[in-house]
Amino acid sequence: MTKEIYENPDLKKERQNCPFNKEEITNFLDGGKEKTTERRQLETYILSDEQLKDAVPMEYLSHADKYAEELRKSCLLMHKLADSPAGQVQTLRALMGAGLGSAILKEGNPIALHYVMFIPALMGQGTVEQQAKWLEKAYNLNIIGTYAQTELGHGTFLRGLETKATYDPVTKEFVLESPSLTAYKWWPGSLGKTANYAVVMAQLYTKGKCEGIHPFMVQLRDEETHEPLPGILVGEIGPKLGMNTNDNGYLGFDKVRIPREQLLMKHSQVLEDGTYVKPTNSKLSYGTMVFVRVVVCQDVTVNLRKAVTIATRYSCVRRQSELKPGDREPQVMDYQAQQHKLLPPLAATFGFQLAADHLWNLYNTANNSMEQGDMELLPDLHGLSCALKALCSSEAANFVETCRQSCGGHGYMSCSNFPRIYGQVTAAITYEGENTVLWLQVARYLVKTRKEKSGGLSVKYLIDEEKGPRTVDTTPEGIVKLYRRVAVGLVDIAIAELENNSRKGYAPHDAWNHAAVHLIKAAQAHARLFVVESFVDSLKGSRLSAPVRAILSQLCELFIIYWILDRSGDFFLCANLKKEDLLQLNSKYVQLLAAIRPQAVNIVDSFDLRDEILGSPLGCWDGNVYQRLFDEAAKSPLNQKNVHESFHKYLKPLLKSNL
Ligand SMILES: CCCCCCCCCC/C=C\CCCCCCC/C=C/C(=O)SCCNC(=O)CCNC(=O)[C@H](O)C(C)(C)COP(=O)(O)OP(=O)(O)OC[C@H]1O[C@@H](n2cnc3c(N)ncnc32)[C@H](O)[C@@H]1OP(=O)(O)O
Ligand SMILES: Cc1cc2nc3c(=O)[nH]c(=O)nc-3n(C[C@H](O)[C@H](O)[C@H](O)COP(=O)(O)OP(=O)(O)OC[C@H]3O[C@@H](n4cnc5c(N)ncnc54)[C@H](O)[C@@H]3O)c2cc1C
Repeated sequence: MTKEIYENPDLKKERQNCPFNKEEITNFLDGGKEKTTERRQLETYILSDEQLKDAVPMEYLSHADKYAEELRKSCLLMHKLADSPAGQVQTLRALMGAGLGSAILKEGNPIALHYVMFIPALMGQGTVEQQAKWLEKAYNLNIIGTYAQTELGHGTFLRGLETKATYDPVTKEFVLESPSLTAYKWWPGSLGKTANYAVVMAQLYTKGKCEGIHPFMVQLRDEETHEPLPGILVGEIGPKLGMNTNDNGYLGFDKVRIPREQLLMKHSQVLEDGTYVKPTNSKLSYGTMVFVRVVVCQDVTVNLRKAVTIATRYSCVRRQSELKPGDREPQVMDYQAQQHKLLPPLAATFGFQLAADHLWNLYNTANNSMEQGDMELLPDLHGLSCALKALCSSEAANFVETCRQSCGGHGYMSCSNFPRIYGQVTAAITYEGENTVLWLQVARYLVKTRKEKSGGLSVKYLIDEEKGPRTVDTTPEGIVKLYRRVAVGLVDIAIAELENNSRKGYAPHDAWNHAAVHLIKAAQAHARLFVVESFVDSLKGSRLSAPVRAILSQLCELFIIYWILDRSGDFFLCANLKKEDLLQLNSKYVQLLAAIRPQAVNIVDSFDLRDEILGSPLGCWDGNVYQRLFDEAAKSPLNQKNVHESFHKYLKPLLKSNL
């Protein structure tokens, strides 16, 4: 006899008569049918392993037990790599990120940094010989590494880092030192307890001169006992808002000597006699950060997809209040206000992914040409990776919080998974370059391009002036033009502000600081333009069936109008937008909300996120929300006895004390 599978009747209804093929959207997002099959096989392989399941929810464990339990699972996952039905790199990508990996390791993978930064740093910064020496060991997990750059005193301002690596030509060694408390490395993931090696960024001194920060391969712990090596002071920094099993750590050096060959010398070298050989570009040592900025755009998008799926399904199960007097309470998704909360983030997941895909392609192209010594694409890659990392992470964090709020009280439960998702996404605002600082880097590139009339592909629009009449056209292509005008206009306003500040007598750095608000706005408009263009162009260029194209086009239109309505001042200021245009866009926006609403569940279904990945009773496929919330509550240690022992210790004496 087949067991009947429960499906909440409201969700069942939402799924009836879907006008498009959900599987086609799934394939589109995965990058092809075969990729979908591969991903599903991998998910089944990993998620069917009983040893990877939690005995109790992580929330109820102590800080140390959480770490130990997640490390156990993380190591088990590594043992499964060899038999994975997907390729090794594909499996690692899935396990380190916000998708499959988060179903097992809910607050971060203790060995993530090894794959996300340590191996990429070895590949990007090490010579062929150095890679031969360490890469295989790293791939085989004979050593586990991290990336130690940030210090207690400095994260953003890399030239201010204090860790010193002084070359001693007599012994042909570098001497590593932390000259002050603020010189201690502080934050590197996996550093606290997991890693035994690190790529350490330190100021290189040779022949009495500081040559700036460089990467060094440093052993931190004994390979057998895991005890810190002499002169290495290492530990964990304590609980954080999220990502609590990423054992972020601190690290100090007390005159630790390492051989000269442990300077990663792909781009710059120190010869035996101490002669320094410069890199072709001084920013090449920042390459590992560029890689992570690129992958973070993809990662926050997956997190956003999870949040939107949870909130959308829940909003179709949840019935509350009265819409039409006397009628049954409506699904909260039927309130226009709820659609306004959830459909823009739903649409954003597509825009962000398509933009992140473009960035990933640029990364690969630029990297290939840099391997051949051609640095031409580096400024564009830096500009775009900063812009998209900052935009996707900050927008995703706001959207995730909106999704949480859209679930009312139940969204505040730990088990809703919103706190963890938010913890992950909001961290991305800070790590790998704090967003404000990245916006200012983008602005620097935009101003330079506009003034010097030279720059890469992503900023070409700042050089080529728009031709023809500047009318307002509200087709998607017309809207892209409006975004372009805003992006150009805001750069011009920022430049005018800089010039104005100079006329007032400010020195260049002060003129820059006093124009920061305008510069950041310009950088944000540039990033938005890139996402909007990617969304519109990708749909134009893709081979999609008419029904799928129709729903994705509606999402695209909704999203690009949403941002205009959100920042209409910029469009009035720079794009000739008139009151009538805005009113027209407003009514189009609400029409689109109504048009997309009936398909919201079908669209999130097409993300094909398994319940284990969503990790939330609110977002499960079957919509059995209330039963699942009860089941979660039953797991609370406070519910294991009717009367907790603390009653006898504290409450009863108080009750009897006649205060
Ligand atoms: C086996 C493989 C398996 C692969 C598995 C991968 C799995 C991936 C999936 C999982 C995805 C995600 C998982 C998430 C895990 C998260 C882990 C998070 C870990 C976090 C790590 C960190 O945070 S590391 C520390 C990061 N720190 C920073 O980012 C510091 C920020 N500061 C800076 O970058 C710089 O200081 C700053 C840019 C602010 C300025 O630098 P400065 O030296 O002061 O430079 P200036 O003098 O201002 O010069 C500016 C000129 O240099 C150009 N420039 C600056 N930076 C760069 C660069 N990076 N590249 C190129 N060019 C650069 C700039 O444009 C200026 O040029 P100009 O011509 O003079 O104008
Ligand atoms: C979860 C997490 C994981 C991390 N993992 C790692 C890791 O693995 N390895 C590693 O090395 N580091 C890691 N970091 C550190 C991270 O890279 C830094 O925290 C980040 O680069 C910001 O630097 P900061 O903390 O010094 O902030 P600060 O630079 O001190 O920022 C404080 C404030 O000052 C502002 N500010 C700073 N400079 C400027 C400026 N020039 N103009 C305008 N405003 C400015 C910022 O916008 C911010 O508002 C991690 C951090 C987190 C949160």
